[in-house]
Amino acid sequence: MMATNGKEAQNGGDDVLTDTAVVVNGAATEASSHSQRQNGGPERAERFTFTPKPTIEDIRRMQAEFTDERDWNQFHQPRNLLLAMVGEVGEVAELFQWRGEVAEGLPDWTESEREHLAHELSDVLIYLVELAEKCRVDLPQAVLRKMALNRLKYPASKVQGSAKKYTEYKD
Ligand SMILES: Nc1ccn([C@H]2C[C@H](O)[C@@H](COP(=O)(O)OP(=O)(O)OP(=O)(O)O)O2)c(=O)n1
Repeated sequence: MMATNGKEAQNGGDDVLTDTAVVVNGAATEASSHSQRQNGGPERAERFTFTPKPTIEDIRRMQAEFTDERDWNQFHQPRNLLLAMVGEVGEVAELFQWRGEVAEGLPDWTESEREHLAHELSDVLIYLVELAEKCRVDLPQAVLRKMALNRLKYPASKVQGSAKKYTEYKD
């Protein structure tokens, strides 16, 4: 179980709630029907939460300022950003390689390894957000649309406890 960041949720009431989890004071309590997991494990009492800032739009704006200040827009076309993002994904993968399965919360990682991971994940996000901007994809809205589609494709009642792809369901 991943450690909490110790902060109260500060979502300002604008959460987009899913059908499986409700965020209450920084913890996620799952619907009672989900209280026993498939493997009989205990209910997930607390879930790690992010701080609400910066928003995705904040990140887009900060990266735009960063590139403008350096006259780097000339290099930041979609394909270059895609390649840069994939390179950073590779750097994330490098941190996990040869370690075998890693438990949620990374209990065996040092603080320095965790910070390194935080940097590499941030690089991926920064390039992803800029790629979306340069492709004129409004990422926050696109995520909402995609999650709605995901819920339709994978109704909780149908796929409960199964990791099968939607194409494998016969019904
Ligand atoms: N042309 C560039 C170069 C860097 N960056 C920004 C976005 C990323 O957040 C970060 C990437 O920097 P590096 O390419 O130096 O990669 P790392 O920070 O991962 O360094 P290293 O590859 O040494 O781990 O800097 C950018 O926007 N445009």
